[in-house]
Amino acid sequence: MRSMTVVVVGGGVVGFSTAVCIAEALPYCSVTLIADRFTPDTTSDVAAGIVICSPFPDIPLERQQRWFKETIDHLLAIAQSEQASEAGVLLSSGWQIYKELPADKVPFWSSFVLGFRIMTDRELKRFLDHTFGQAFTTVKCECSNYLPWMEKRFRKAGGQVVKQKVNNLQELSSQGYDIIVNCSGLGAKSLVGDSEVYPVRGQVLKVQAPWLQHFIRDGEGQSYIYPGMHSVTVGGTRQVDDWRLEVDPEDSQDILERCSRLEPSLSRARVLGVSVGLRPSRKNVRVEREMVLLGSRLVPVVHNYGHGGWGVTLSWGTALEALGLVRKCLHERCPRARL
Ligand SMILES: Cc1cc2nc3c(=O)[nH]c(=O)nc-3n(C[C@H](O)[C@H](O)[C@H](O)COP(=O)(O)OP(=O)(O)OC[C@H]3O[C@@H](n4cnc5c(N)ncnc54)[C@H](O)[C@@H]3O)c2cc1C
Ligand SMILES: O=C([O-])CC(=O)C(=O)O
Repeated sequence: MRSMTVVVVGGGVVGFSTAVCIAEALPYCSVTLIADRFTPDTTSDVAAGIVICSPFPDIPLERQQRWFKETIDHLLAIAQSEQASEAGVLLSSGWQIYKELPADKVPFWSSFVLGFRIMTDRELKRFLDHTFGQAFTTVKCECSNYLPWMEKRFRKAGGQVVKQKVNNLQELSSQGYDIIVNCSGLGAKSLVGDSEVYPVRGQVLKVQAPWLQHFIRDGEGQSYIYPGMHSVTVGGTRQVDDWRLEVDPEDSQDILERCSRLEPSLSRARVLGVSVGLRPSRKNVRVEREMVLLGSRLVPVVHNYGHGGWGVTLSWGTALEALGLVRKCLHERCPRARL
């Protein structure tokens, strides 16, 4: 039997996670990843990379819990291995704080992070005007390290990487791929004509403040301070339908003021850089399979995009689900093959 060919479109954290899952689990498939942008130029590179999220409204919570758990377990294992520094994956402890009681005092992922608890009054005293908070240890996955590390892992599993813009799915079908996996993030708007995907602009600064060891996340992620391997990420903004990729100096000033109110020592920190990314947002992330007529061929397309502000958090879990959908496509084509 000729080996089946799978093409994954997308070189961000979702594309590489999906491509690695497929290449490692299905060694008899030939897997190619195509993208027009790679690290350090993807949205994933801008992410703080903290594993935390809010739920999508119409997706069963158990499915979202599975995505969260599979991702954090995968990253915790890397954080505990000798690969941790090369992969850019580290533990991160801190506080999520609120001025008013949140609807979910105990978020749906609370049992998957480590040591989740409600903050004590003594801890809350650090933060003026805040009446409630949660303390826990999660993972920070820094994509500027993680993406090159994942690319190496993908190539080791036999995967091939191509830099190229894909204008439409027909192009891929004409090249003879058996299965198309769409991890194009915001690019899905034009690639598959999905009008439900929209950008939510985010701006963050990297500052030098090695004395900071705890993360602080305020007001459902309006403001945050995330210490990392080489710098501290401070943010943020959530500007809906805003396509500007250039840095806005007023946003930077506003971020620094907000974050310095939470952590006064930040006012002395040196700014190392500022970056902007467009979160690939959608009311509900799309992880599903459809059959698409491309020319005269009916081609299976597995979608995995629209993760919004939670692409790192859900990357491995949604990738494993996409792998399951690819397996189903293969099984339908060769029912007797052992997959
Ligand atoms: C400021 C900020 C902070 C964030 N912090 C966090 C965080 O702490 N935790 C978290 O979980 N998430 C965070 N996010 C969200 C996270 O960055 C995204 O959810 C994630 O990067 C989405 O990954 P992706 O692979 O789907 O998209 P991308 O990283 O955008 O990758 C899309 C890929 O598809 C390719 N592509 C698209 N269209 C085409 C085409 N037609 N042809 C060829 N290639 C194509 C692109 O070139 C690119 O390689 C943050 C985002 C921002 C902006
Ligand atoms: O909300 C956060 O803490 C970080 C994040 O995911 C984002 O800015 O999208």
